[in-house]
Amino acid sequence: MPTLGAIADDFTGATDLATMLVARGFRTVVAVGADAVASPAEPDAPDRWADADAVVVALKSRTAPVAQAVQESRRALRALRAIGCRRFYFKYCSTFDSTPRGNIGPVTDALLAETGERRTVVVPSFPATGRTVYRGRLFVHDDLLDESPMRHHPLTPMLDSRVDRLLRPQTDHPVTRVGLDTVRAGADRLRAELDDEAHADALVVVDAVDDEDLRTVAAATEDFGLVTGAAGLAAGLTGPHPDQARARAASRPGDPGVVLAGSASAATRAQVAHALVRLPHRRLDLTLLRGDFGAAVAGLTAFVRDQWAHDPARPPLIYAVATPEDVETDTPAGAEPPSVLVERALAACARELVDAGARRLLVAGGETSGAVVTALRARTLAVGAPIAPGVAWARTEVRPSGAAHTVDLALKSGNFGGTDIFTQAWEQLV
Ligand SMILES: Nc1ncnc2c1ncn2[C@@H]1O[C@H](COP(=O)(O)OP(=O)(O)O)[C@@H](O)[C@H]1O
Ligand SMILES: O=C(O)[C@@H](O)C(=O)COP(=O)(O)O
Repeated sequence: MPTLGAIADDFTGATDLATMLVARGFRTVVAVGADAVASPAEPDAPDRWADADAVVVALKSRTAPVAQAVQESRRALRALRAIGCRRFYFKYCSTFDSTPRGNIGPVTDALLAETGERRTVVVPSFPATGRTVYRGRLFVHDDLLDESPMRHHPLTPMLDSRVDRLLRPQTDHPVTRVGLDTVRAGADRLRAELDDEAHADALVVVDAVDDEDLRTVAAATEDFGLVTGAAGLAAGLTGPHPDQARARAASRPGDPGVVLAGSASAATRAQVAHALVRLPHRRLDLTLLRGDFGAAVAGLTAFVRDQWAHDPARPPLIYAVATPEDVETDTPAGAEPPSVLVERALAACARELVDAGARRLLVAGGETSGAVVTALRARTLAVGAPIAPGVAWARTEVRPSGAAHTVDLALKSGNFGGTDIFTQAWEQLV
């Protein structure tokens, strides 16, 4: 029976957290949306989770309208509670991706109300991927968040690095801070601080610079009904099954594969540049897609199928952005926003390519991953071999157009992974 229930605001975030939980000894399943956990049509749902210690619900709520993000997160929490979860973890991005209206604050407020808790911690730190919080400022490697490439994110440009200042306009709770000195004084000292009246109803931004700090934060909050943060905080949790096996790969070397990159992030652009001289590739042409969407997608998938026939060992790359100039910020009159068009196009490619035989898919970008996984109609994902910090293969059954296929899927956060991940990830599929 699962006791830990997590709600992730995007799909890469869900597999990121699940990968960490698996490594920490939790038998973990990613459920795609609240209905994959428990729907009224499945009264026996709790039994299906008997072998899981943790369930992570993947939502596509990071950039959804506030009311929708709140409603979906609440539903997810209720579904998790219905299958036995008693502790909850709200997973958002390690670069605190959000806008002044939300959704991190409103969702946290709603989950606090739902759990009956008064306060929680806010811990975006994830040192394994270079995200640290010191004196309340979020760093991305050597840069403050607002001086990092996240400044230019197409959907959630991050223009401040003070976590409390980012959060305050988003929440009805007071936002307070606890510094590194208190964390380094140990779990008992930190617990005493968090119990202080000053933080009684607060969202408490806690400094953490390395994994030991995160272990201290996790120890000090073990009786909290709700914690919030990036996947780093899970480094401090310990599950009951340290020697569990990860899911085995569904596909074999040589099975058709494809890389679908909708992310415009700096790391993904470097990965695209690396792959452009090593893999067959096509860039999405937004003008063609706006003209005749079906024909444009058919052209892309025909290209991929030709490449499979020619050299099955080299998974083709379909990508949206190679340079920052490729990002379209304006929406032509009467047309859908470019970001939506790109997500829809990559989702359509994924659907057609799985029908055509793709059994290994590497998807870059959180929103993009949400669109692809939803289009493939996956319900659950089982974490498999790790690829890089925060990125792993997952085995999943998909039904893009009725028939079920088991595929290997890697959902890569825009900013995660080494430069060669599009060519090297396949080697971990064993
Ligand atoms: N050429 C483009 N113009 C505008 N938006 C784009 C373009 N290419 C991709 N996008 C959008 O940028 C967003 C990238 O977000 P996401 O997939 O979450 O990547 P990341 O993980 O880097 O944040 C997606 O909504 C995607 O559709
Ligand atoms: O915490 C993180 O950085 C990731 O798990 C994450 O949320 C990634 O989001 P995207 O960059 O939008 O993929």
